[in-house]
Amino acid sequence: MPSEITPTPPKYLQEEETLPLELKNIISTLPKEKGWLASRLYLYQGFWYPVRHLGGVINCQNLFRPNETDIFLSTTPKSGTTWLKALVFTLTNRKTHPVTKNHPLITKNPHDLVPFLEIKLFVDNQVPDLSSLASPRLFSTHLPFNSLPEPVKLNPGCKIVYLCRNPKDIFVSLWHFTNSLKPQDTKTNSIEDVFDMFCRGVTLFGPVWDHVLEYWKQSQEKPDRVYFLKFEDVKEKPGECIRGLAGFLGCPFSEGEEESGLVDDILRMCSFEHLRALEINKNGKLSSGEENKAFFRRGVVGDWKNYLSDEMADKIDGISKEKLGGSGLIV
Ligand SMILES: Nc1ncnc2c1ncn2[C@@H]1O[C@H](COP(=O)(O)OS(=O)(=O)O)[C@@H](OP(=O)(O)O)[C@H]1O
Repeated sequence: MPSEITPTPPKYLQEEETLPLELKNIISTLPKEKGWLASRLYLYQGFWYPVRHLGGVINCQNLFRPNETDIFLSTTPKSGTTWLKALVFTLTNRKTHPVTKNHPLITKNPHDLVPFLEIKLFVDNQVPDLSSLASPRLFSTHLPFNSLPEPVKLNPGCKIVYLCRNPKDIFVSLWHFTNSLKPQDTKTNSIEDVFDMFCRGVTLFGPVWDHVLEYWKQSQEKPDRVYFLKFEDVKEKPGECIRGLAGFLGCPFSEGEEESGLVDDILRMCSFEHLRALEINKNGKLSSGEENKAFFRRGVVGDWKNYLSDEMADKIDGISKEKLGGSGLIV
């Protein structure tokens, strides 16, 4: 008889059994709730994390040391992180990697070009060797501003780009994403199963509103350090946004670059349609086990209209008004 082999679950589903004792002790003191994908979410410093990510958060808070020229791409999940990574990688590396058919994005998913601090580099108790990274180093993070490693917050040279998105689209995107990562033999979440959790803030790196607000305030107080973008604006006026971003990052487009049409070339290279159609994004996987195609679903503004009832939409809009009212930020 053939022996039954239990497949190893992808890394994003590996949980408590493999945890170091110190982390087990920490989570034993934290409030917890049922998770969307991982079995539980834990509340740490005001935000919710699956346990494996929480280990990475604490590890990078303890060990990461920034360089003066580091650039951090910050987002709450499903705000357009993959797009932002593609854009900033292409912008800042355009001298070494001109926008041609040999560009790294043709053979690598954006998540493999700009690593997450807490989900990739410092996850699983790792201490990554960052010595060979080219300058400026690019990192991404879903960490809220107040939970960034202290040296990052204190280093006046480090630049942060934040991308936010309408919470209704974030919710719909996250609902699809987490369901797409569920093993085939497990039940998917209905939209009702997770709607209330999202509204209460019990979601990956949520509450979304608190996340956005922390970075919004920083961008108002320190505009030379924190650049705040909206997914919807990048869709509507991509040229203006990417020129602003290039200026903020200290690599504005030269006259020659403008004349050669480089802005449009970069936008085309990083467009949803182009990236989604690449072989690497159709059939590749991240080292943590997620299929690359899970990061490219529809890539539009307002897809929530196809999924949310009027009542659900009003509820999320009400929370946005209540939480962001008076801040000057409209999402
Ligand atoms: N290039 C480009 N342009 C526009 N939109 C894009 C692009 N790449 C990814 N997407 C859409 O972004 C959503 C995924 O969000 P994230 O990249 O933040 O996901 S993650 O946090 O990294 O898991 C997800 O949104 P939805 O389509 O609404 O689900 C992706 O389709």
